[in-house]
Amino acid sequence: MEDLTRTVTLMSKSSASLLLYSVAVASFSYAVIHFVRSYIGPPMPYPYPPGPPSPSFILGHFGKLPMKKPWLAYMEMAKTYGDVIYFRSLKEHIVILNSLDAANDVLEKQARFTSDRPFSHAPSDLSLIAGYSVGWNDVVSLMGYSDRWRQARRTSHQNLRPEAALKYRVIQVEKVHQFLQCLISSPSSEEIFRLIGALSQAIMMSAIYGLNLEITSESNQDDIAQAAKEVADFSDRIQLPGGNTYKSVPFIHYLPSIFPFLPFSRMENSAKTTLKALKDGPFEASMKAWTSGSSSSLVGQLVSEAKNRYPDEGKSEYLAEIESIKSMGFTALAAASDTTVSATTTFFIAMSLYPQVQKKAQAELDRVLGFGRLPGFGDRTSLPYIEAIYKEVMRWHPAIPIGVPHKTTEDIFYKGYFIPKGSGVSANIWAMGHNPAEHENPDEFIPERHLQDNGLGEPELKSGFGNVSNILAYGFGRRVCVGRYFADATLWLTMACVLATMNISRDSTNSANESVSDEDLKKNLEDYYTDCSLSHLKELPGVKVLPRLSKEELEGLFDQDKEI
Ligand code: HEM
Repeated sequence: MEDLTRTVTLMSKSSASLLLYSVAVASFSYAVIHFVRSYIGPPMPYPYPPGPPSPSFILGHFGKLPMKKPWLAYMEMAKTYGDVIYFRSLKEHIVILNSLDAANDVLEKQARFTSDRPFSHAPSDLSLIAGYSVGWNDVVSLMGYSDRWRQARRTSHQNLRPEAALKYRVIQVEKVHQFLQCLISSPSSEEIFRLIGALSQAIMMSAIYGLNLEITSESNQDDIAQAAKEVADFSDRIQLPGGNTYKSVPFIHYLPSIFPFLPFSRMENSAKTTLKALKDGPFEASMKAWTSGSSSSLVGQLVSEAKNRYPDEGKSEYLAEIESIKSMGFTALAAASDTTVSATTTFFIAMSLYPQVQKKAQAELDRVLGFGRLPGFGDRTSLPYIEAIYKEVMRWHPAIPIGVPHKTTEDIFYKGYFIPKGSGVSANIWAMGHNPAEHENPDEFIPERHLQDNGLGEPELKSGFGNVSNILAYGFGRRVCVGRYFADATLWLTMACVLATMNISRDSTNSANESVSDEDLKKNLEDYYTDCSLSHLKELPGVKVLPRLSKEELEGLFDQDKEI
């Protein structure tokens, strides 16, 4: 009897183990099948677009995608794979659009499904629960395609659209004139570089926050200006195709709280502090100045309108509106900072390398305005060559050559290829502007390419004055740059005023590091630009400015009525 009991006990023990074992095997097999299926995905109706073969089944192209000036590598790859290229990085699908046709088809015509951003919001939400959020979701340009983005975009659009942008012209004129005054003393190339940065910051701080920053060639020590630059630098790293894939690693967002000493954690923690400083600092300073009546500002005006609409300030609608005003303000500051600097420094280097272009522009200004008058916005439509220079700057070296990535919210198709829901889609703006089939000698700075004969032997623009919609550098679809009218006015005015008053040239023996001839600089110009998403010159090698008029004549110009 005892034996029988032992046998039954043994049997039930072994069947329990067997059961456990079977459950374990089944769970493991399920996990493996699920994992493999998540890589393979459901059966596809059409193939993915062509692309280089994946180096690894698990990783795909993770760690193998070009991260330095990738627009050049993707343009080269287009010769083999065509204008739409596909990659997989871990489980992230990545699509690069190398032609304008593809960008129009995917990002404009199918904008309903291609207006999200691939900046992993789910992990951010998880980290919110864990009490840790960097705050990237407060940046309008990085927000997902959500109601929150719609509200922030509406606030930005209402205050930066063409009619609204007119009110900033007074500030743009005032600051550009201050910038010219700083150029009178023929600053060094390093000083010119810093003055350009200061001009961009001063215009935005005044326009959005009503705060006055001095334009000076000293390194900018202002906390807010520094924070704006740091935010632009941080987001720079995650905006390249595949640059954000690491965020899809499960639980990576917990790392900063658990292991604060890791380099990744330090970067995230630093970004968190900087974003908070940038979001709250200028807002609070602006509100203080507004309340004391010492300055008028867009932010102050919007907050007081919100207060009138929602007298009960604790209401969630009121709080949501204040948040979207804050997001608009600090995103504009960060988004404008390096982009405007990139375009303005590109203009300076172009004028120093192409003196014949500069002469032609000055001849147009002198003919239309008369020598010694400063151009104002009212003169814009009489100056086609200046407009062509502005357009050529934006084509020759777009500030964000590989655009800001979009993300698909549904499966979409392009010319028989399948682009699955959740894909990151980047527009190679560089490749579009440097396609030799459309732009002869694309690496040369030739404003004439934007002009045609009007039938009377005079030049006219192919695409109208101030027409930002065909400037590819501002991006595509529903996420197109919301500050483009503002940027357009600042850039045009800066270029026109500098050309009217200064001669830009190069001292090839006097560059910061070594002497470099104009020819060598032209050949290797790309080496002087930063590699990341937001690409700008690192210096203005040997660039100098000399006033075209005497100091007294120039001083007299600034006393003229400031035509807006
Ligand atoms: C040279 C000047 C500038 C260039 C080249 C530029 C370029 C761009 C590009 C390429 C995008 C992404 C578009 C896309 O996703 O397809 C963008 C987005 C954005 N830009 Fe600009 N930008 C410039 C100046 C400005 C200025 C001055 C402001 C603010 C006043 C601004 C505010 C924004 C904002 C808020 C977004 C995000 C839009 C969204 O995601 O809905 N930008 N810009």
